[in-house]
Amino acid sequence: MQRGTCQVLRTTTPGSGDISDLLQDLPSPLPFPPSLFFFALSPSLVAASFSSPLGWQLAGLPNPPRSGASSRGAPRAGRTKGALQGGHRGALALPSPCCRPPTPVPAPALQVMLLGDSGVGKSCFLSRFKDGAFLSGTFIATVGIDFRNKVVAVDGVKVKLQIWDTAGQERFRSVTHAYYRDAQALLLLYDITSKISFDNIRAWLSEIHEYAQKDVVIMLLGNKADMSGERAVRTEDGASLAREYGVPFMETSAKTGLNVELAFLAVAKELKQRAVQAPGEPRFQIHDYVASQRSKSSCCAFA
Ligand SMILES: Nc1nc2c(ncn2[C@@H]2O[C@H](COP(=O)(O)OP(=O)(O)OP(=O)(O)O)[C@@H](O)[C@H]2O)c(=O)[nH]1
Repeated sequence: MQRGTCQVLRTTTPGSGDISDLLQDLPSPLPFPPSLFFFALSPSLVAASFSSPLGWQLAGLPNPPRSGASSRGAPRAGRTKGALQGGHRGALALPSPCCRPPTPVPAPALQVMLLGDSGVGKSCFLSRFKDGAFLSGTFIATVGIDFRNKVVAVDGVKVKLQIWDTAGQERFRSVTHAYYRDAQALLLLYDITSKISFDNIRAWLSEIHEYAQKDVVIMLLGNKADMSGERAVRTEDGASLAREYGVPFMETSAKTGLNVELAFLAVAKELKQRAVQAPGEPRFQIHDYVASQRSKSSCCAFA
C-alpha cells in the first residue's frame, strides 16, 4: 500500500459540521455573556441549520444522504485539513437581520463523483484538476468519502462543480452507495497497468445502474496512461467496453495531466447543456466532444 500519495484531503464524512465550528467563528472574548448567545441562537435554529439541506448548504457542506444508507458506522475522522482547505469553515453566517443586503442565491453545484478500485488514482486525478499538481509520496487510501469544489467556465458561464472522491476499498461501499443518487456525473476510473481494476469496471457499472440516477452522465477513464511500459489493458479494450455501455472513454494521466481537465469539462458541458436545452434543440454530443478534444499520446492513441 506504500505507493505514493494524493492525499491532499483524505477522510471525513459530511456529518462533521457541528456547533463547535460555529462557535469558533465568533469573536473571542464574546462581547456578551455566553448564556445570552445561546439564548439568541435558539436551539431550534441550530437544529434547523444542521437538519435541513439548506443548513448544510449554508455551512458550505454538501447535503447529507437523503435516506436509506447512512454514513453511520463509517469511520469518522473528524474535520480534516481537506475540509478546511476547501474554505468551508466559517461559511455559516449568523443571522444579522439589520445590516446585510440579501445575497443572491448561487446556482447549485453540479455533483460529480469519482469511482473505481482502490489505487486507480482517483484522489490524484482530483488533485491534478483542483490544484494542478501530482503529489508523490506514501499512498494512503481514502477513508469513506471526501469532496472538493471547483468553478469552471463552460461556454463563458461559470459552473461550480462539487467533486466527490470516494474510497475504492470494498469496505466503504455501503457509505459511498448513499451518495450515488445525488451525483449528476460519474467518472469511472481504472488503472491501465491493472487488469483487475479494468475487469472490475463491469461490477462498478452494475452498482451505478443499481444506485445512481437513471440519467447520470458516465465517463470511463483509463488512468495512468503515462505508465505505458507497464500497460496491462489495451486502449482498444477500454474503448470497446465503453462502446458496449454507450459511455465516452479516454485514457488519462493524473501524473502528466493528460485529459484530466477535459474529463471534467466534458461532463460540466453536458450537464449545463441539459439544463438550458430547449425542447427540440439538438442535444450536445459528449462522445463527439470528447473525441474531438482529447489529447492523444503515443501510448494511447485510438480511433
Ligand atoms: N504514474 C502514475 N501514478 C499515478 C497516477 N494516478 C495515481 N497514481 C499513483 O497511484 C497511487 C494511488 O493513487 P490514489 O489517487 O491515492 O488512488 P485512489 O484511487 O484515490 O485510491 P483509494 O483512495 O484507495 O480509492 C498513488 O501511488 C499515486 O501516486 C497516474 O496518473 N500516473
